[in-house]
Amino acid sequence: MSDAPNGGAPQNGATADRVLRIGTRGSELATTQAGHVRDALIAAGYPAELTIIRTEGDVNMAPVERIGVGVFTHALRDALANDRCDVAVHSYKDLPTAQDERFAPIATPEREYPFDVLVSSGDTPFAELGAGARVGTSAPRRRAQLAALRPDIDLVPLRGNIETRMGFVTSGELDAVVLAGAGLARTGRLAKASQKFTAEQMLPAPAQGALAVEARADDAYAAAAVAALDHAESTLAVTAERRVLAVLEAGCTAPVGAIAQLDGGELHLEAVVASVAGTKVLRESASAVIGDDAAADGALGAARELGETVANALLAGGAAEVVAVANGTADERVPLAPEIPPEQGGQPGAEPGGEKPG
Ligand SMILES: NCc1[nH]cc(CCC(=O)O)c1CC(=O)O
Repeated sequence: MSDAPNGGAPQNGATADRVLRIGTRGSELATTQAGHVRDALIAAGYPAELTIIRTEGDVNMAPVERIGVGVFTHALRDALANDRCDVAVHSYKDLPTAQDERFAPIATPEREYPFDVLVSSGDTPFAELGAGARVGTSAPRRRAQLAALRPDIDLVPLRGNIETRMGFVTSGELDAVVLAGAGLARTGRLAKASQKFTAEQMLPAPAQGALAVEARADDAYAAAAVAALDHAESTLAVTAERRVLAVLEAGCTAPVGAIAQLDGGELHLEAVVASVAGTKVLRESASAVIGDDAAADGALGAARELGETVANALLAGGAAEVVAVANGTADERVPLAPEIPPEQGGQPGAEPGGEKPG
């Protein structure tokens, strides 16, 4: 073998002992997610290991609305493009909707629990929190839907990893926090949820609970490896949901929620756009016939079209204005979270900036 990386490798990039380097952020959630991907790759016959990539969002505690969306995924994609890893694992909901031609088609392993949950002091249900109760979340989508349900609660901006955010409830600083159920489920904490929000109460971020696994477009071996992890039903659902975001030209901090579920050969999509104050709530839904085979030719196109149908119905109801207003009124209050960057006092691998806007 020559000294060049992959020197003498066959066309598809395989070498006899090639180990795929899976790039991941360093948080407990990120490494747990990437660990599942590593195990799945190994099970599919592709040796793999994790490599931690530090991102700007992990060291900068400014609100994500200010430091910009995509800080969590850009650094990982740069590492992948620059051959510092061979595979990148993202929380799908944090990825911009624009396709990135540097990478092979995104693979989506089977999705985890997609809805949001409440973690509250004394396991108090959301409806029974007292007037003025302090509920932590930064995501405009969550703020908007929570404010629509309970205009009398006090929504407190909050970032930080799962442990940090739940810690504000334990310490009594907050009465409750709202988190993605998937984050709790993947780290073995779903039993700590006081309540699971229903689709009627709160729609999740498009692609919440799903992973996006990428490889370089020119690395045929890694691309084939990640393609082996794709779960057709999960891919259909996230395709429909993210199409709504793309048509609305809204980013991952937009007050847009969506869930698509396959049931008896039909893909059902429901989406919401809400003003951050919760005073305007637009909701639309539609279904598309997929048939028995989620991987069939045409299924992805049907999912995309379904997303467009629902997005266009939202636009007809005035969604463009709600999204535009939300973009101009990002919350500037300082989030409740430790100000100490991880290299000065944080635990190794811990990320104060664990909550992206959700
Ligand atoms: N917003 C940041 C983020 N990105 C992915 C998850 C959780 C896992 C997932 O949704 O797949 C979270 C935390 C949260 O929203 O509570």
